[in-house]
Amino acid sequence: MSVPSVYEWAGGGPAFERLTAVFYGHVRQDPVLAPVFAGMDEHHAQSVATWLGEVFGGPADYSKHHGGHAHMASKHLGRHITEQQRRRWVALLMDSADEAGLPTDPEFRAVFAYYIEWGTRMALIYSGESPPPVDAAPMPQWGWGQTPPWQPE
Ligand code: HEM
Repeated sequence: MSVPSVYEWAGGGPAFERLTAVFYGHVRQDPVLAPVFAGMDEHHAQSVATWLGEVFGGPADYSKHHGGHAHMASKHLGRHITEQQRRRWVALLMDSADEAGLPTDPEFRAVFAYYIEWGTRMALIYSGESPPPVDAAPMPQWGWGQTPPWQPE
């Protein structure tokens, strides 16, 4: 039996769209993050859903239509994101995953959290002093790694 991609397991594009819609709803109300996203453009939630879908093995639409990794990284330049803001971003996204009905199995949530931890730390690096060149890294791709879908024999 072939193993579905993390994207398929999550529920495909609609699942990531639900996730970011819920998440940015919380962000707008959050005292730590609302000021960071005050100027967010109206397509932001959809763009981040498209990005996440591609990272987890869905269609390469962010690379094809939104400027790929270099564009994403450049959006964080000069923002000087703090550790407190990063942690709040992670916490609200994890709460939103529950609210949006993403799968709750340990394997999916481990892979999801792995990318989000890495990605938010990269966002901080790009937002800070002396970021790496935005076009020096490829589009990240996250598979199941150590924790593929598991069922007892
Ligand atoms: C895994 C972590 C993250 C991912 C996947 C991500 C993804 C993205 C993407 C794809 C964009 C560009 C959207 C577009 O194409 O227009 C973006 C922009 C942005 N990100 Fe992130 N980001 C992450 C972490 C963070 C964190 C931790 C913060 C701050 C606490 C942050 C703040 C912003 C801001 C302020 C923008 C610009 C929004 C706008 O002007 O429309 N990001 N992010």
